[in-house]
Amino acid sequence: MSEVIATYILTGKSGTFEKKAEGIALGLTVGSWTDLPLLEQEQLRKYKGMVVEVKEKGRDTAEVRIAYPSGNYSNDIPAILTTVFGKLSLDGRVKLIDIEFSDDLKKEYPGPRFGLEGIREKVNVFDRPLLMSIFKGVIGRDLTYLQSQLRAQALGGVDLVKDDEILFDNELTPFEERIRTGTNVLREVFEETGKRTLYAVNLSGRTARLKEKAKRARELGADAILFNVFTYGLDVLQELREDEEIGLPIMAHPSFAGASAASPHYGVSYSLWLGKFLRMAGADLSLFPSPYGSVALDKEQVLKIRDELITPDVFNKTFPVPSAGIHPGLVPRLIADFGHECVINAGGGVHGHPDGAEGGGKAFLQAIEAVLNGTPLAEAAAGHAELDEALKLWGGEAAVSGKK
Ligand SMILES: CSCCC(=O)C(=O)COP(=O)(O)O
Ligand SMILES: [Mg+2]
Repeated sequence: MSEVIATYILTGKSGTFEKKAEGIALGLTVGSWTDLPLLEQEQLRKYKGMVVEVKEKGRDTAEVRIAYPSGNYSNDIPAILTTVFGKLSLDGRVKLIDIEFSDDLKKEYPGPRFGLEGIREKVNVFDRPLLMSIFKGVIGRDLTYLQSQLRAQALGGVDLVKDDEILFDNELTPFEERIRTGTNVLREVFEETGKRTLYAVNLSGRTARLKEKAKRARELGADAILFNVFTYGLDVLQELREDEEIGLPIMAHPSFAGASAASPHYGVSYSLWLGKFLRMAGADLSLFPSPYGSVALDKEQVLKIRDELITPDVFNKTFPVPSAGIHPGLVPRLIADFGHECVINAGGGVHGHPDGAEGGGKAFLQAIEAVLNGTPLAEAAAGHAELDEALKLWGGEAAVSGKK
């Protein structure tokens, strides 16, 4: 069958969910809130939504699955979201937690151009989680400052550096100049150390100009783009991914996703937003709060996001990037949850190091090495001054995951 199956969590009285589910299946397809006497049998058979399952969970909740035939919508994310959760999202306590696509529909989505493996090739690192840092405190500073901050991060050995998502086009550090400056600094560091670091520039501004700006970024030698997907929309991400003249890795930032995903009763699940849809629409990397840092998500939700990003599928894998409030002392927990398949991402945890961003990057790499060798961080710190200082400042814990 060519269809999508949407899974919802409904809240209400036990015993009422079947009727409610039928109402949704009819109301979001061929019906309305009242009987339509002129509905034809043929119309009902071909286009009506079908209740697949109603599973009561506890006293006042049910998980409901409804199939929507593909003849009802064009195969794009806006049409599918409008069908399965358009009007319904405004209608009381109901949360959309998943959408399953039949294979014929799924294959029309691009998935990541480079994916986890392609990003590894670009930085030439295959045997450990990658490390990313974030420009911090650059609003109100000029290109010289940006340049020195980037150099320090690269000398610290990080694999990727990204703009903060709140750094937009501005007079002091304009988009094109950031790319030119970043490319030069990273080439210099590569020539000095042999270490290749990539820089993801924040692609921002009005939607109509994004493609032109992204193409210009490529012409100027940009390594990757950072994109605030949820303030623009998933279809805009897909447009950027599918444009062959852009052809750059895309790093999806989760800003604004909480507005529609944080409630347990309303909106959309984090795993659908930051996992399944980002991967289908073509993000090479997906950032999301880890269960441990300053902005934390439930561990169960984080693991569902991870699974959507990396479980084998028709698409390339999207690199999971657990983020927010990350410091070297949290590396054992991140590796226990993600193994090698993540990018450890830190802003404050790199720049706040007593030896600056260079020391911060080194401390993280020392922590990663220790965990992969099965060495407790406290023990590793005895031989690594940067890690020692980081643990004294932010705390840490024993390596828990052992060798991978
Ligand atoms: C909410 S995940 C996004 C991570 C991010 O953009 C960020 O700025 C995190 O910075 P931090 O200093 O908390 O590492
Ligand atoms: Mg940020």
